[in-house]
Amino acid sequence: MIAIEVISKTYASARALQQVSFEVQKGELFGLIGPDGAGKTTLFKILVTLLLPDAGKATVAGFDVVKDYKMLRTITGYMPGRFSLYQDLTVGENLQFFASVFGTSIEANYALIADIYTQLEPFKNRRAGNLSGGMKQKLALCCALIHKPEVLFLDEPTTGVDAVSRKEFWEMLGRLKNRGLTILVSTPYMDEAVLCDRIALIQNGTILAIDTPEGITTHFTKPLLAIRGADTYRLIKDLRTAPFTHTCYAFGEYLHLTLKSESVDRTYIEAFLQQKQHRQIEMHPISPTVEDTFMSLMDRQ
Ligand SMILES: Nc1ncnc2c1ncn2[C@@H]1O[C@H](COP(=O)(O)OP(=O)(O)OP(=O)(O)O)[C@@H](O)[C@H]1O
Repeated sequence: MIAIEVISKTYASARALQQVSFEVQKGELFGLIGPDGAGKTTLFKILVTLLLPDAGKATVAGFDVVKDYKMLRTITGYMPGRFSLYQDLTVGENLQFFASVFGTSIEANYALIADIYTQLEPFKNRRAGNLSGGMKQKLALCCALIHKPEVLFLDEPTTGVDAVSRKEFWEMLGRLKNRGLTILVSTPYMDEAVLCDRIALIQNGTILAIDTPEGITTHFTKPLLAIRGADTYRLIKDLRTAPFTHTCYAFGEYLHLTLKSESVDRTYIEAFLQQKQHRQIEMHPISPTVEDTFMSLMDRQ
């Protein structure tokens, strides 16, 4: 449904995308996962015909993003990261406006948004600017859906939204996928990756890996330990300079430690930490998460 072939884009001084290629199948919920500045927005803008690539080619539903831009705009829905709503218009007026731009009406496509819009209905006459972050996000999604697109592009829809609204939003995406929509969604939150059918990890305009969320962790090949102790700050400092350490990052209440070699055993690490007078050390082997995999692939670049 979406085919991206060796797309590159450079702004005046920044190389935003470097030979990016991947495909999204019809009906797939595909996640583009990467930190700020990775190139996600640039790729979305190219795919929704708002920006021209310097090189490469992309099609959506068989339509070329450069040559067929007019046709393409009628079959795609786009929720940009910021500023997609008119803050001075009410909830109802925003929706009415987006419907009229596409020559349709709220009533004609109500079935598609009903599930989301019922939550907004009590605030129908409130200005968009006065809605909470979660409600703004739901309204923006309704506006992107009102012309019944085949493909939905959602650029960081959950950034800055509370945890409950994030969860609700992903449940809504699941229901839209079940209706047959193809969805490309970007996020900097690694925990959202597991909710996608497949993901692409992106960093500095380059795709690091593409796979299912479970499959992507097989790209992580080093032994991995979770460690915590009484003094986290000193622990991370000592572990980062230890002779056996490959990498050491903070993950919630634990540190994730990768070792240079499989032959380093836990008693050796414990002895090292005891000698540095660390107390209450707790250590166990763990399976890598998407975030661990991202860090290790970034490291290899
Ligand atoms: N209009 C622009 N002019 C110059 N550089 C730009 C422009 N837009 C983006 N960039 C640069 O291109 C790179 C990719 O930016 P992009 O916005 O696509 O990343 P992103 O993954 O969406 O991150 P963010 O969440 O911060 O928007 C960054 O280095 C950014 O500073």
